[in-house]
Amino acid sequence: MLESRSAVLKLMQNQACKDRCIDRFPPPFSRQFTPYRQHDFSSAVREVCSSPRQPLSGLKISKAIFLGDVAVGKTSLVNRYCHKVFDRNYKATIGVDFEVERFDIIKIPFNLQIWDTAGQERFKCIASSYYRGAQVVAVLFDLSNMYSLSHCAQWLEEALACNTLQPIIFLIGTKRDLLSSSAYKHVEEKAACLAKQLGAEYWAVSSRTGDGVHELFQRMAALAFDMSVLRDLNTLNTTVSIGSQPLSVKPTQKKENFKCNGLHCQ
Ligand SMILES: Nc1nc2c(ncn2[C@@H]2O[C@H](COP(=O)(O)OP(=O)(O)OP(=O)(O)O)[C@@H](O)[C@H]2O)c(=O)[nH]1
Ligand SMILES: [Mg+2]
Repeated sequence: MLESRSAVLKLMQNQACKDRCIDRFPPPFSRQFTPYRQHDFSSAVREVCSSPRQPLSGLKISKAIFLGDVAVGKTSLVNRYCHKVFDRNYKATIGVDFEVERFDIIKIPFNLQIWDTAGQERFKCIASSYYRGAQVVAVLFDLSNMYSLSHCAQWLEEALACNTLQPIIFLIGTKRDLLSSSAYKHVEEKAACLAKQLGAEYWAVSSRTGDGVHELFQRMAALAFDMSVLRDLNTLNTTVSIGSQPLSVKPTQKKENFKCNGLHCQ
């Protein structure tokens, strides 16, 4: 009895580790729809993280803020990932909710703070007071509601106005399960064009089915970790010595424009 319980516990621990351990750099939703073109962690990051005398101090933490119109599915997305649940009933977020997800990224502990903000206008001034210091800005819209897509630029502008350092930006279409393939393709064209204009990486997900959710958060954590370690290294010095080998720090997080697949932006 005890043996079978510990076997189940071990299985659960293995699964938890598999869910939150990242060794390979997670790919984007589509290579066409991202300004973040790197295929791996930056070489300086891999090097410093694999060194036994790595100079990074303390636990690495990044802040991610989730923004977007009322009822686009921000809370549902966070709950699907953090608690593996989905609730059909709508309960408005009042102000902000907060979650922390612990990862092990190339063997380094990393916490992603997830700030799930309220979309309702009357809570906006509470929510926007939490925008500062965001390393990741995730702007969400409902794939079945084009009106919510048209507000994304405004949400992003407000978040950027509160941050001096350039964050990693995601444009996330939710409720993918509500659209047929052909309806989805039509929305994707418009969303991908907007993502390009905003300098954001585009994703489509469903919190109901779980489609794309795990992959999105893995990607978010890996990009945030890479940027955060690079910034630490830059702060430490532009050149960090590890053993006898000097390590040059060249940030590769630079944003590039990406192709819009020949589509016209509107
Ligand atoms: N079918 C479907 N419904 C979804 C999905 N995600 C969210 N919903 C529904 O959309 C409604 C709103 O979801 P929430 O996650 O509460 O939206 P929100 O963006 O957090 O809303 P505010 O907190 O008011 O800003 C709820 O009824 C959810 O069940 C999805 O992927 N598919
Ligand atoms: Mg909410």
